[in-house]
Amino acid sequence: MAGTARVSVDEHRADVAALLAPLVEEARRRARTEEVLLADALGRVLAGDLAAPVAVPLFRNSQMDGYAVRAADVAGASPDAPVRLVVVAEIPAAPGVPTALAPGAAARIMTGAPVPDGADAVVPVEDTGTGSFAGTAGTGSTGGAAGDERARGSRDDAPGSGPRDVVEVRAPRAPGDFVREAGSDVRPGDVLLADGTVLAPHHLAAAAACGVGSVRVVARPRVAVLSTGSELVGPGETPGPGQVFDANADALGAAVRRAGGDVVLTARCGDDAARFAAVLAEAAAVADLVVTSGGVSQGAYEVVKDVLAGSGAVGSRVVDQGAGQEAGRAASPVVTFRSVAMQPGGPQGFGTVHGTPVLTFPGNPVSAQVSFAMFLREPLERAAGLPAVDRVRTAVLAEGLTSPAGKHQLLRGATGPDGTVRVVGGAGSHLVAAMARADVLVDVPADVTQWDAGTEVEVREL
Ligand SMILES: Nc1nc2c(c(=O)[nH]1)N[C@H]1C(S)=C(S)[C@@H](COP(=O)(O)OP(=O)(O)OC[C@H]3O[C@@H](n4cnc5c(N)ncnc54)[C@H](O)[C@@H]3O)O[C@H]1N2
Ligand code: MOO
Repeated sequence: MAGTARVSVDEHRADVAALLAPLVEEARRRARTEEVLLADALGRVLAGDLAAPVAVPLFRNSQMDGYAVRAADVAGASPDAPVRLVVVAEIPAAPGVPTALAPGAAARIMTGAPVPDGADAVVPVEDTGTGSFAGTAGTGSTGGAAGDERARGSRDDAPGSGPRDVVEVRAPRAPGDFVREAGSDVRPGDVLLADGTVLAPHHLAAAAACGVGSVRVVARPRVAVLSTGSELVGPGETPGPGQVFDANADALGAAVRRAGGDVVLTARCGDDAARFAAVLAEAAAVADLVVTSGGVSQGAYEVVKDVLAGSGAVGSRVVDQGAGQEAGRAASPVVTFRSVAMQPGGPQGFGTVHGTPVLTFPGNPVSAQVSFAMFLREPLERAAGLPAVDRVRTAVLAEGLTSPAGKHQLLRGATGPDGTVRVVGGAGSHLVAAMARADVLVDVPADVTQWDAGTEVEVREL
């Protein structure tokens, strides 16, 4: 962008962060929240502590398949001196309330089934005469009194078994053994999930176990993604002569969603100024942030620049930073176009349209993705209430590289099995297939012209 001042990556990053600061603050204050079904809550940010509405476990239940007993009855049990108890009931994990257990009795019980009043321990079936329930299963109803026909103690022909309806307990048990007390995991009113939790499957399991069907989460920032360029057709369509597939709309949308945003509008706007202005106005009305790609360099059809420069209709004016930086700080709606000292992703614009923040990324697909990774990913995550993630780390180069003097490059790099990184593809910002093989951006400062293999470099995870 001839005649336009160059700003550093850090300066542009700070300006974008300042632009999005109100959205970040809104998320921090939990100003916009929504209730979502548990089934839709994965990855969402919990707004406010979630208190357990009930105890977990809900009721006292068995940790093992075995026999509910009174510990005192089996205190002296051993393989040589088994204790024989009358099996009075069979208690499956099924609806119902079991009958209280009398002294000297046992109830066959399954994992998760309610432990009857009177019982205070469970003897795993492995510690009884039969060693297993195989071939001894009753009809499986809850409760039952002494002598219940369904309560079968053991097979007659099993080695070491006693008569029907009697179990031989071969190991002592203490009170509480293999009994899961109600509320031993969480008590009603306790904080089950803390404010700000990014809901993962195991959080959803805890909520579901408490019977919670929906949760209040931070509302996602609404983002509109607009591709410009009359040469674009959608993936899946048939390109005519001179047309190319739109590699930005879906990919930037995906980047937005991965950063916690909600893509509320996606459009291919062509190069017609009136059409773009209309879509932009609609986007600004429905979104918290508008991201455009293309139309910002020095061509004859730079629709984004043209519209944001020329039209009061979209409530914006353009400031070329080379022409006067002060104007760029004015309070009125303004879009600043500038050149950021990096490649790809040099031509950038930021400002507001009808009060809605707008970022204008360059159209080359690699440039658009690198722009998102460098400037928007983290602020958008903050605006979604997500925790800060530092994606910058060091890595060792697998191969040497050269870089033009005076160019701050963000080359695409692929991490090998040994952890070293090699550059994939060249510097060209159209090399979208090469970018698909990359997992990091390799940061090559402007003063670097050559790095040897083995050099420790800074990389940013994609
Ligand atoms: N004379 C100059 N020419 C260019 C400069 C410059 O400073 N002076 N800057 C170059 C750089 S760097 C970039 S990056 C691009 C930025 O161009 P725009 O943002 O204006 O984008 P377009 O001109 O619309 O397109 C550029 C290129 O990318 C393709 N493109 C655009 N959108 C998409 C899309 N959604 N999917 C796939 N491909 C897309 C487009 O067809 C062009 O090939 O300008 C350089 N030129
Ligand atoms: O800055 Mo452009 O994004 O080189 O490729």
